[in-house]
Amino acid sequence: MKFFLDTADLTEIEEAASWGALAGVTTNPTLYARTGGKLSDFHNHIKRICDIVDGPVSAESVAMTRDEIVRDGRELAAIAPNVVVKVPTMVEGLAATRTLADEGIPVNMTLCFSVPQAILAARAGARYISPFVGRFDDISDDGLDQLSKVVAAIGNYDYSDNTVNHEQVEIIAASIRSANHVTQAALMGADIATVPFGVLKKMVQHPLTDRGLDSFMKDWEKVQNA
Ligand SMILES: O=P(O)(O)OC[C@H]1O[C@](O)(CO)[C@@H](O)[C@@H]1O
Repeated sequence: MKFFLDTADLTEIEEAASWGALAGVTTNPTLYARTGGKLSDFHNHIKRICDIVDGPVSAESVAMTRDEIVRDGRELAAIAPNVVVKVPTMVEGLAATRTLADEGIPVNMTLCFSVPQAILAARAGARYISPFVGRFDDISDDGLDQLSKVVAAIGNYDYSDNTVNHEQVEIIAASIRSANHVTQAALMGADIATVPFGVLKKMVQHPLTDRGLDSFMKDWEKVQNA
């Protein structure tokens, strides 16, 4: 499994990248708004992220028609070679994804909540598909169960005949709220988990690691004083 950081915060991205395990970043309009950034600085901001991260950086189109999404997508893709255009899973989004994929521009289809949506995204040439986990939990449904269905259904077939460079479509477990979401996503075979920085920090922690470290340090002190 690969990890993407789900944020537009440059400090968090720099910190997570320095840990050596980061494979990419996903942003969305909400995450960019949270940085306090202006519309006029959006492309520069994505460029800064692309300079920090050696891997795919998803930047979302907020357009609603296929022509506008394609225009947006082309502009976003021109920012840096590692930009992936994020497109919502809807009719206009599917049509735009087909055009962008045919032009060699990788697309991450987002706001995916069902197996049929995921299959259509894969057929339209999406390079990544982002089924949401936490937002199902928010409405008292089981997000992990929904994710497992998408992972299984997409894994049953080969979609590489219609993706950019014939690369395999990858499933990004999105809307991740806990380290357990990551564990379960990895067990079911999701390719990538995109996690907020708070979850990434929790992933590295374990009380037994802390306790073990503490006793090693105390014993090492005894060695030094012997
Ligand atoms: O439900 P949340 O925590 O807002 O997460 C939304 C998800 O949508 C995305 O835009 C999907 O790629 C991710 O950035 C994020 O994981």
